[in-house]
Amino acid sequence: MAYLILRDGVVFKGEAFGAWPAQGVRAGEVVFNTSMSGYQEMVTDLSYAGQILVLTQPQIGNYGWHDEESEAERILLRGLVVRELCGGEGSLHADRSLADFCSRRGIWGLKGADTRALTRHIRRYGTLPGVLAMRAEEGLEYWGGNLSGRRQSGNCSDSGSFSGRFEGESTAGRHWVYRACIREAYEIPGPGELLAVLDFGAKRNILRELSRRGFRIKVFPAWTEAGEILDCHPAGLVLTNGPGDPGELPEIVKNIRVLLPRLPILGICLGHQLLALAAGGTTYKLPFGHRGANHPVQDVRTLRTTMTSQNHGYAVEEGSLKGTGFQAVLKNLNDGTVEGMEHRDYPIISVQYHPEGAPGPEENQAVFERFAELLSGRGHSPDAPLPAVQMA
Ligand SMILES: NC(=O)CC[C@H](N)C(=O)O
Repeated sequence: MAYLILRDGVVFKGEAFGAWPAQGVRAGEVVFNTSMSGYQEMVTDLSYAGQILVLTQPQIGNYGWHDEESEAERILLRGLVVRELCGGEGSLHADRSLADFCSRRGIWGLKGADTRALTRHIRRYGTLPGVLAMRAEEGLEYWGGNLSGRRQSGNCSDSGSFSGRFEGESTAGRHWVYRACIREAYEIPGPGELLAVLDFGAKRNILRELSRRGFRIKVFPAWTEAGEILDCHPAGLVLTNGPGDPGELPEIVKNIRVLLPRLPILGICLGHQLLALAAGGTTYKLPFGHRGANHPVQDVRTLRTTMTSQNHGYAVEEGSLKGTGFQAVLKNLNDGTVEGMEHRDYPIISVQYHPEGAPGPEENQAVFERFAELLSGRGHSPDAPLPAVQMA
């Protein structure tokens, strides 16, 4: 037996798979994803750094593991909770099984857990931290021993320390982004114009989508200064997805603020949130996030709706965009939250969802097409004045 003990004292039991040590506990923010497929892409998506991921699809592992389909090399997921773990024997071309990958790469897995009850619990009370442990008592001890009467109700405010920062750390600069991103800049050759990508823990599929359109790409670590990026004279900039709370990245926000008036920009997920912050807007934590592959998003101008792949726990506060030059042009039809922005004066667009999401839906490729159009319509303008934005 192995256990997931939520911070409110609720215990879920199952069996261990993957890379458990003989003893000890491992903590993370517990989140759920409702996608029917794509477990490999989720396990390797660095936006889940520091989190324990619960998959609602009841059979996981059935098509095996295909090494070249991972979204990143580094693995920062804390744990994986599934109902039924399947071996993937039926997949002829698989390189290995999901369980094998978890064992090799340090992921603590829990199988046979009641993922439906767990998901309903998170939906009801909000995202909260939990620990994986072989002995339930060890987990309860981690949360301070006697937990009776400590059950929380719908309050997720103090789970932020697990999503934004390294476990046990609270100093600035120890944000998960700095662990998730690449260490040194590198280039991906291509016949077309140069694009700069600021990497916060990028999914490979974002780079693939850009490469597919012919761009030459230079990928920079999250801490790269604006001047270094501008010195390369890129035609545009892409801000990637990444883990944690966007509100805990003031240095990066300051840097993006310098780049705002100077380059065409595409922001994806964390990149979108950081653009809003750089322009003077605010972000907030959602009760239990959006993680799944069928989130309906509507363009408020055309009323056109598409299905999108999503993985985020924070969102841009729509009211805070007043006076920033950004307009919320896309909305989530489930809860009305901001799903995309466009800037009034600058060639900048952003989406909260994943247009590159693989496995699909594939109907949001227009985001990349629109960005390519913006690049051809307006180029690099290094001498543009700084915008008059009010910083919070
Ligand atoms: N996929 C992402 O980029 C996630 C962004 C951010 N970490 C959030 O949870 O909202």
